[in-house]
Amino acid sequence: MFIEPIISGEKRGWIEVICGSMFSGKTEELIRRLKRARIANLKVEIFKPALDTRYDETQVVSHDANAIQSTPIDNSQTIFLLAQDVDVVGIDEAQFFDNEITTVCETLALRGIRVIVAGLDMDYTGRPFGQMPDLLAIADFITKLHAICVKCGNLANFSFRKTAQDSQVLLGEKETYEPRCRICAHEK
Ligand SMILES: Nc1ncnc2c1ncn2[C@@H]1O[C@H](COP(=O)(O)OP(=O)(O)O)[C@@H](O)[C@H]1O
Ligand SMILES: Cc1cn([C@H]2C[C@H](O)[C@@H](COP(=O)(O)O)O2)c(=O)[nH]c1=O
Ligand SMILES: [Zn+2]
Repeated sequence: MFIEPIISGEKRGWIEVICGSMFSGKTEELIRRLKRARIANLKVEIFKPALDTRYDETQVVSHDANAIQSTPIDNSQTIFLLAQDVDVVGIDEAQFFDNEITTVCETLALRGIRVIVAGLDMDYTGRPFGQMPDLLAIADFITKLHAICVKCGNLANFSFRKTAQDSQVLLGEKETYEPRCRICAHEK
């Protein structure tokens, strides 16, 4: 389990990335860390891409219905406007953000902010998704989570698409995706 580093003296920022397949627990882990930051009386702001309206317009919601209030945004630079005087910034579904999200996270960390980013490391074809590889490269701390393969019960790190659509972005839940291990992801 991730334990928050205790850094005394000068306020220092850093970047944590939580990645993995769908249903691996990324959103639950993001919510857990953000709630603990609030318990520590830190000022927290949470952002998600406006396009992700699956469960709720404004809340970040896990597959198990854990939720936390967030601000949906279209452009990653908006975070600078809305995250002034904060201690912690949380970002969900980072794979959907524009290319500037990496620079935004880097700049926030340099300003002394703790940045916690959750996102899919791979798309349904197993290729790196959006800015996630760049975010992983600059992260101070990385947590890779696994779901359970629905075919064989082993650890799953692939998000298998059950439908024929081939666009990289296709919002969906269990009707469209299922977590699978490497071997089962390469079967039909
Ligand atoms: N095959 C599965 N493997 C693991 N968890 C699953 C699976 N199917 C459903 N879940 C549920 O999904 C929850 C994780 O949801 P969430 O945090 O939203 O994941 P993510 O953000 O990574 O998609 C788990 O706690 C579990 O209740
Ligand atoms: C694999 C894959 C997923 N998506 C979409 C499907 C969901 O709406 C989100 C992932 O949500 P989660 O919190 O990680 O469960 O991303 C996509 O658009 N393209 C893909 O290849
Ligand atoms: Zn499997």
